[in-house]
Amino acid sequence: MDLSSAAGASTSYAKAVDTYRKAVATAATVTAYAMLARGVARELVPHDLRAAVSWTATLVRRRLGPRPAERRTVIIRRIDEDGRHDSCFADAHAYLATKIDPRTLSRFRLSGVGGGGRGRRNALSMVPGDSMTDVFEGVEFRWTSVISEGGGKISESSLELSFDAEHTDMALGRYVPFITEEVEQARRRDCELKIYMNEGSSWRGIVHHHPATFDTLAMDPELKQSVVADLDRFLKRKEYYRRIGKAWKRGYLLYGPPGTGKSSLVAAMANYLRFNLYDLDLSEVHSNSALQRLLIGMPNRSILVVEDIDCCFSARSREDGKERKTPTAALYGGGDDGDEYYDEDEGDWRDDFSEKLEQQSLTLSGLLNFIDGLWSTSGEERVIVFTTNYKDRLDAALLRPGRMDMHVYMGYCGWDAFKTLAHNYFLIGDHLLFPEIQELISEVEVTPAEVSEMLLRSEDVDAALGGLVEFLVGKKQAVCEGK
Ligand SMILES: Nc1ncnc2c1ncn2[C@@H]1O[C@H](COP(=O)(O)OP(=O)(O)OP(=O)(O)O)[C@@H](O)[C@H]1O
Repeated sequence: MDLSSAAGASTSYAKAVDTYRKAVATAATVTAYAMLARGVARELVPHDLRAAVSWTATLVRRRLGPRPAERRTVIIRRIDEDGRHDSCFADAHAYLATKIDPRTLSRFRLSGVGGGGRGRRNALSMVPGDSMTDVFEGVEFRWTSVISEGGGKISESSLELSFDAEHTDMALGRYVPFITEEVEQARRRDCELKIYMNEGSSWRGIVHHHPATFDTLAMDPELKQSVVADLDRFLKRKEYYRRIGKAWKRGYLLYGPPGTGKSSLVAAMANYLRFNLYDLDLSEVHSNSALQRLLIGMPNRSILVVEDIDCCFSARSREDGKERKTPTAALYGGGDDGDEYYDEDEGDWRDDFSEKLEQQSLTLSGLLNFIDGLWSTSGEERVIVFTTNYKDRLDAALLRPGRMDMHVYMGYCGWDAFKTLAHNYFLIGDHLLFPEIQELISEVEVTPAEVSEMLLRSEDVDAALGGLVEFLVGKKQAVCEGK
């Protein structure tokens, strides 16, 4: 041990003890004086004078110190004046259920909401008399659950929302609408989607449980991303569409060979947007007026789908012309003995009767005009999807710029698309056979539907991928042999 440093340490220790002793003595003296002064003041200064001094001090403190902020309170009643359930209350109640932190409240209510079946779930809410704080854009909003005796025996429950007066505009202009939107979105997420099909001039709906999502969809990643971004932009642009005076709707043309996922993409869009699907079978629609009735019967936030649009009009007209020729010919003044001629464009024999029938019946221009005209102004947030296997067969009117906002090519299975499918079916990101499959997929045209079918054949990943390799090799050989 170093003695000189030990001696130094003991000297500084003695100094510190001395300083401490002095400080304690000084503090004791000051406290004693303060108590003495207080006692003397109490004895000598009259009570009224002391009260006046204390009142003046409080006043000065209030004037000079930070003032407590002025508050505003909004009362939201469960039942309105007409005895109806108030939707603001329902929204606020549902919103607060998502905000309650059971760790911060000593008691809370637990109740079942959403009726029976799949929609039923449990929700937390405040017990009357309790409060909680929610923070929105950095501002605190205080919620209190209140129950009060109404005029009669029935007690009234309400929620009180209080905040600093300076945030009144924000509370009413942004916070309350934000709550409504949040709750609306949650309801949409929870509710079951439906797919409607046309029967005569009305729609019949069934629950739609298609599992396709953008995550499970096998397609070029960049294209997928651009479709999702387009849908997001569309959803956010209500004000924009209003400002530029355009109907709030968006059209997509999906084209590509059979089995490349056009229907799956439609289902993924419906699941993503939480919009119901309206699958329009044009072979069931016999006139423009019936079509108009159907389209007008579609609510907002829905997707209109017309599959194989290339087949709908020309083929239908020809079939109708043949089928109805004899029984209805008289009605139109035509008949079996009408002048027939060969139409090069249609590639079929036609007569005056078929021309007249087309004028009366459903036409592509009728559909397009109605979609762009009256229909588009009678609703909002609607998506129209046309699908086709043969884009080159489509009427020029449909391909005109501005008609369908986005043309999406659903092509043969590429490497990224294959990896999505492999992950969907086997939750794998790699495998010994992947390099071979990658090479084969770049050489042959195989649809995602074909790949899916091969992967479904076995639950054993090695067997399924082995089967796919065989299938791809077989396809390659067939191509080489010119089959
Ligand atoms: N891109 C894809 N991603 C995921 N699965 C797909 C894809 N394409 C096809 N499939 C699978 O193949 C089945 C048939 O595909 P889908 O009906 O979506 O193709 P399509 O292009 O609409 O065909 P069609 O033109 O014959 O109507 C789907 O149910 C799905 O299992």
